[in-house]
Amino acid sequence: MSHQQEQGSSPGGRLRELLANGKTLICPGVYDGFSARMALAAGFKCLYMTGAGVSMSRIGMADLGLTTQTEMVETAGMIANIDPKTPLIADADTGYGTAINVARTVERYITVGVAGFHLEDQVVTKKCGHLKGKECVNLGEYLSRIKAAVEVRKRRNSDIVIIARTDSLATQGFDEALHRLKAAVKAGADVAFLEAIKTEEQLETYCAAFRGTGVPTLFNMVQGSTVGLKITPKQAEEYGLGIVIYPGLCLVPAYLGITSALKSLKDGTLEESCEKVPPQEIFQVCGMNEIQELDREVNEWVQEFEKDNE
Ligand SMILES: C[C@](O)(C(=O)O)[C@H](CC(=O)O)C(=O)O
Repeated sequence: MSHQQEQGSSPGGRLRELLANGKTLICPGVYDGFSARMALAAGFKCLYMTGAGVSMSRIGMADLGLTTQTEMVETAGMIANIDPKTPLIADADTGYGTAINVARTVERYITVGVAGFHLEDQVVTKKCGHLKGKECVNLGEYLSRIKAAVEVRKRRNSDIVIIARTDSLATQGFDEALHRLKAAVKAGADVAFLEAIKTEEQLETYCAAFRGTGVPTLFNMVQGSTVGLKITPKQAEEYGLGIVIYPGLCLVPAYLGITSALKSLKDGTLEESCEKVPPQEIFQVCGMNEIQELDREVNEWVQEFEKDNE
């Protein structure tokens, strides 16, 4: 009997198809299996794995460059494979070292089924792009990271989407940031990501610089940011942005909801809203029916087999 492989394009190919349709791709930030399951249940076509979220949920630490390549790859692989048809864009931070570390990160992201990732020019001891006091590497070092990613993609015959992020707007100014993104595209990056845009004028100049070039632009919508510009999904469409990521979309409600439930219990009461959700409901969001169905089928098959071979 032949083993039938799942048909369809690669994760990178599916992301490329979504980008080619010209509409802004809206990607909610997820950081663990549960938030990813909820985003999939809500019907999103593409997910974004926020490094800040992984840092906080997986190691309980702020977004200060503390997560390791291993932790990021494991989390990305788990999320990407919950529903392999839905592409995952994963944060790759600085690539976790020099060009050769970047190469290994990209190789591992390809292996675990990540569709696209962003790579930035902050120093390895990086921090969230919306915090003060960032530092960036020089252009040459940044390009060595991008080029390493491009080389691995080529050698692995992969179509993973490489998103070049620059944080240099905060350190070297707007012109240098745009210059870096253009250089990264020349090195082979597919998408431009200008981090922590402050004004509508900057956003328009950034979008105009890539309009008509076939290079989609990414906007990072950090809700609650005290640094960055905020835009609506409708505005994103009008600017012609290729991708908008929402890193805090699940994190902040989790923070607020959990903190509130904890406070209630501390005060000796129970939050009423928790009564509205039976355990079955959240288990179903997390694949309970499918896995039980598989279990049933396996058991039926074994029973049939045993009967036939008595
Ligand atoms: C996009 C980002 O890299 C992330 O980890 O999601 C962060 C978001 C955040 O910290 O809120 C960023 O540096 O902007």
